[in-house]
Amino acid sequence: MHHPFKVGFCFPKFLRRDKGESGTSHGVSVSEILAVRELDVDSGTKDDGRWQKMPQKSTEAYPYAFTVSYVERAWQHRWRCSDVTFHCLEGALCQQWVQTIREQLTALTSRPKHLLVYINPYGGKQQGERIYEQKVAPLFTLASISTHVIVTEHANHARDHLRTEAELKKYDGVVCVGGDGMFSEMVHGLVSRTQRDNGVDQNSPEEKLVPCTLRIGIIPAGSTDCICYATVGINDPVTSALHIIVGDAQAMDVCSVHHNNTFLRYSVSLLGYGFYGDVLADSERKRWMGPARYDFSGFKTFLTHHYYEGTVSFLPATDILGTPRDKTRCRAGCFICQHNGQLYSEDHQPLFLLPEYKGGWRVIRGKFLAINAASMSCACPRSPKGLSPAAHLADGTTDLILVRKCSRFNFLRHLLRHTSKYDQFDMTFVEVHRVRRFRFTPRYCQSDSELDLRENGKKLFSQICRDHPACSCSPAYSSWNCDGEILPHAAIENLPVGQPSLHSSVKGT
Ligand SMILES: Nc1ncnc2c1ncn2[C@@H]1O[C@H](COP(=O)(O)OP(=O)(O)OP(=O)(O)O)[C@@H](O)[C@H]1O
Ligand SMILES: CCCCCCCCCCCCC/C=C/[C@@H](O)[C@H](CO)NC(C)=O
Ligand SMILES: [Ca+2]
Repeated sequence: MHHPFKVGFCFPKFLRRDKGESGTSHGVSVSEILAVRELDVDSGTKDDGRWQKMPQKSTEAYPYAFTVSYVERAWQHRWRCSDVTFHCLEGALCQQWVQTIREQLTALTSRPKHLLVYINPYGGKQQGERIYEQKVAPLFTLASISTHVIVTEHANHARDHLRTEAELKKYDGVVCVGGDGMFSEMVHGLVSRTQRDNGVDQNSPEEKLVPCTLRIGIIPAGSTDCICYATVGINDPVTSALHIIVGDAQAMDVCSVHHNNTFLRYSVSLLGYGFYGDVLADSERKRWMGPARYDFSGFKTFLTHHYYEGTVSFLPATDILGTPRDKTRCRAGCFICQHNGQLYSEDHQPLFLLPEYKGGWRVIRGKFLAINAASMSCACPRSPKGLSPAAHLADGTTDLILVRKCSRFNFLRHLLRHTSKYDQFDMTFVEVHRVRRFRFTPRYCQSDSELDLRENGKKLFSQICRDHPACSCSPAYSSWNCDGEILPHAAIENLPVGQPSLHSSVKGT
């Protein structure tokens, strides 16, 4: 686009060119400007593929010009980088515009200047490196962001590097190129390092976490990309890169998962036992299939139709606004997150966090096809509304969904409702509770030797079935799917840790 401009059309927040000879006007918010470059009109344009050659007539009338690259909103939450070129008569005036815009951009302190980037070359369709080089790196360069890029060499490489080696002071943020598993590695690396540096014991469920100062960006290149999709609204690498560049941030609830007062893992999206645990356990053996492994294992797990007996205890979140059946959806600047988040503020210690708090726990025993704890909607391309469409990103609560034993047909109806406008909770065998924390104990306790077997990857199915007096076809235990990782224990306690403001935020969401 080409627009002549005259002095006097600069508004506090907008660079604007009033209607002129070309008959067009253009407004760009400074907060959405990515870069500005002077255009060398005489020698033609610097043709880097995005700069356009000016028409001859316009060149004669306005020999000086500059190009502004800015964020343009496209379809379905997508963002794209667009250019607009402004022309003028005087070189000095042109330079003044460029300098002023650069000064305004420098004044935007929330924008990152130095980023540490981890690429998982094996996530999703194994396109992480290509996606970064072709779609993301050019945008970071355009926005004058310097990067240190590490292509991971093994699982937990990024986590361990962040936890022990990375010189975090040099960076304004860390970015992962991969899926939910890579994001989880970032969370574990950063949160663990911050707690260790501040002497916080992660094993203590009651201890408040110290906030991480660095934010995490995700460039989606995984199989589910649920964290990216649920926070940005789409899993699109360019969109995420642009959110990162403009310095967008979104706080997220982080839950910690414990077994016998020992810390197991953090969770930010789904903790699923039964169906989603079994899908993950089966799909891990089929990583070579790429994202299709989830469809294959999902179908297989659906056919097996296993249910699991156990006791779920939970502390309902009674002091908050909102319910899991709300029609409203959590968006950036969500009022409910702001309101409920204040309940966690420094000077307000919620009653339920006090060690002496005993009341309010509810206990449900039963046979469950699935126990899902969604700390956010868990929306993803397979289910654009997610496991719990009304869940909030940063309200300090989790939606606990209990799917009791039912027929295969009814379970299929429930699953299919995740992909349609119909309410997946409006079924007699499904209940959903917004909770502060919960515990699960399987009916049949696991011995240490059984756990050893599980950890060694040996199949317990037949042994457990023999030992399982109630049933000859369903195994006694499922696995917990914790943001796409298998937990080694079936008995767990889960609780949100710290205030939303304390949680690592996600840049690029
Ligand atoms: N270089 C590597 N080699 C092998 N595994 C790796 C490497 N780097 C990271 N990983 C591991 O790969 C696992 C999967 O990665 P990632 O989450 O990026 O993709 P995905 O599982 O396909 O996607 P999603 O989690 O969205 O379903 C993670 O648990 C991560 O720890
Ligand atoms: C037989 C038809 C079934 C259709 C069911 C569609 C429901 C899809 C809901 C998917 C929710 C995914 C939640 C996200 C979990 C991630 O943490 C994890 C790691 O990426 N992914 C999976 C698949 O476990
Ligand atoms: Ca939440």
